[in-house]
Amino acid sequence: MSDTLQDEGGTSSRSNSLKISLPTVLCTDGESDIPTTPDTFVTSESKLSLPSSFGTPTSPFRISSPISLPTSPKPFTKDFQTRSNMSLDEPSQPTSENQINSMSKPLDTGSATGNPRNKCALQPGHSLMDWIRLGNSGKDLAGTGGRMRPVTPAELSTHNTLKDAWLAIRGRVYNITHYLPYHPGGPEELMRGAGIDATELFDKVHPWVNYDSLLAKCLVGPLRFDRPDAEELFDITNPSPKSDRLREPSKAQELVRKSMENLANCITPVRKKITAKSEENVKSSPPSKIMQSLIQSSDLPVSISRRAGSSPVKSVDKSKDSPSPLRFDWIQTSTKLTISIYTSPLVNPGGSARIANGVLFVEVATNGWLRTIKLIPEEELTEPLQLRVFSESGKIEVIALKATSKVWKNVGETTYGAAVPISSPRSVECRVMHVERVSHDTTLLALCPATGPVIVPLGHHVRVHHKVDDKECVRSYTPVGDSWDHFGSDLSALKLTVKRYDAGALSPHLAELKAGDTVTLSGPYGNFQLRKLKQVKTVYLIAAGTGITPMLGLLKFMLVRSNPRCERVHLLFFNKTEDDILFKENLDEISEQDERLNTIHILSNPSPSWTGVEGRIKSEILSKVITKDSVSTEKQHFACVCGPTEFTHTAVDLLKTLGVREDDIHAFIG
Ligand code: HEM
Repeated sequence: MSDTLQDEGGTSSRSNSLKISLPTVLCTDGESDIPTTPDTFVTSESKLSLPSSFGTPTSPFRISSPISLPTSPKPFTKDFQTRSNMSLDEPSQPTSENQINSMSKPLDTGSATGNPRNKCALQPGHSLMDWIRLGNSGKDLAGTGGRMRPVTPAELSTHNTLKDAWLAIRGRVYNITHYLPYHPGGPEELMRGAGIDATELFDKVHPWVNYDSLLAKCLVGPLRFDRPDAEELFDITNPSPKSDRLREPSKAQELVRKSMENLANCITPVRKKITAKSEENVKSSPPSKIMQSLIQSSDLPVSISRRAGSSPVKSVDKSKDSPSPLRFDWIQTSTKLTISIYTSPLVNPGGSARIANGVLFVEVATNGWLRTIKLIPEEELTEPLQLRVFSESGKIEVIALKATSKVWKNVGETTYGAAVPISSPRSVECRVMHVERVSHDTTLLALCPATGPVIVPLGHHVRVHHKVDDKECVRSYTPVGDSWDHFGSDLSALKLTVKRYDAGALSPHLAELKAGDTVTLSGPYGNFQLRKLKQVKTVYLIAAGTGITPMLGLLKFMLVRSNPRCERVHLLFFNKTEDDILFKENLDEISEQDERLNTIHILSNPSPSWTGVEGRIKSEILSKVITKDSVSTEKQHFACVCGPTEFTHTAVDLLKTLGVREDDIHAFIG
């Protein structure tokens, strides 16, 4: 949220106490009210990717597969049975029907790899490079929020539509939904494998294709072939005589048998489980020669990610509230090292990463505790580092560049520091990297912390400090994630939305900042608890003016989360005029692509041509989406409010009148 909320004529608000008292103002310019007591928490900004394709890759080039072919290519035969339950005529997603039509035309030129078979013309922006770029964009291609989980054949079989397609190869289940328009053989061909164990089909067509690298980011988890659902195996609902059922293996039994065969034939190298010799050291087995040459010949991620180690319990304070041990694993390409650190689901971690004297330090903050992981890498790592958090699973990912392009045998030596309570927020000097206008009076600043990337937990904010006439001015801002601007994805920047108030002491200065200038930030602050959304399926986001900023991260989180899947996000966005609506294009685009987002713009002073809702916050407007009935039927709901103080008070009172419990409301104040 930005953070100076005067549009609706009030003073700004932030914090979630429902009893709102005006906090001490460190610098009075009418911009915002800043509470003086900092919360004990460290940093973060959720970088969840949108379901919509902001920043869709646009490269028109089609690059031939990097995959090595056998010297004598196999002839292609279309001798597989077509799956009758496959619905290619289903309503399409961003990529779908029209693309399928245009993509399924075979090219006369034959395969770029020398294979006599026909490939399909891919849409511009769907080359191999575009696919790799999408994989590196941070988008959750597996749709699992960054966490792997086992999948039963029964569950697999339900993911068989263009909008939601999974397939299994050699005991691993991949979400291929996003890959469909990138598949050189066309989406229809790929859909033949959707919902099933497609190993045999895949091997018949192109056994040489390096699917596990191409789909590394789409991995959902192992196919749990050893524990099929009893109903599936014995088809309880099928009234056929028992003897028949015994003779004819059911579809699920067939799936299980195939999966076991495939697993036995699995060519993916099995690696030893890594056990740390001492509590500090984490070593791993080297990649095979084949794997090494594969990694070196391309910059595709390789499937050598593994559980590398976990923080020893003994180094952690064992008091009642101390955090559970951290676990981490790693994956490499020839140029990059990615370290994944696992906290707990919905713990909403913050953190930071930096390289000092060749050592990589990662700080992880959860529930008032700070833990540091120190990695002395096997070889030199260089900046810039990238850091992102998957809020649903609590996974933190650090991406570092290798100084020399090479495959490492081990990750290096890892040490876990003891958990220490966080006593105060940190300050950090930041360089302005980009400045972008987002409305007539509002600017978006991309700030790069000097020490390395920082993550502010979802729903938390930072403060900008600046001296004006020797008086320190402080203002609060909630960073917005990527994809709300045109800077492109930058996982090392904090992006703040600054509204200019001409009579303000700080905002005119911030609005004048240029690339290369510096500002001091402190944080993080806030008491938003993500775990309150654990079972929530419907959220009401009520924002005024720059109060939209905390809502942006939340709405992305809700739309991306998978367990439980969110059913509805209602965003009621109050502004004065059409020109004041921030991020309107982005919000419209998301609403268009994801019907679960219902955005209602409400203007208090619209132009005569405005056909939308008019007015200020009142019961009649809120009851467009929230009624006593809906609140009692949609039990798993939650409401968030952010705007000027008066607006926030009114919204909270109205919500309560409409039957929303105080426990199910969070007001951002501060
Ligand atoms: C299991 C169902 C699948 C079917 C029926 C299928 C079918 C096809 C067909 C007909 C082609 C075009 C013929 C050609 O190679 O020139 C093709 C090409 C290709 N497919 Fe698939 N495919 C499937 C799964 C996959 C998967 C899971 C991947 C991996 C991500 C994949 C990656 C590719 C690649 C990279 C090519 C180009 C190969 C080359 O350069 O020769 N396919 N596929």
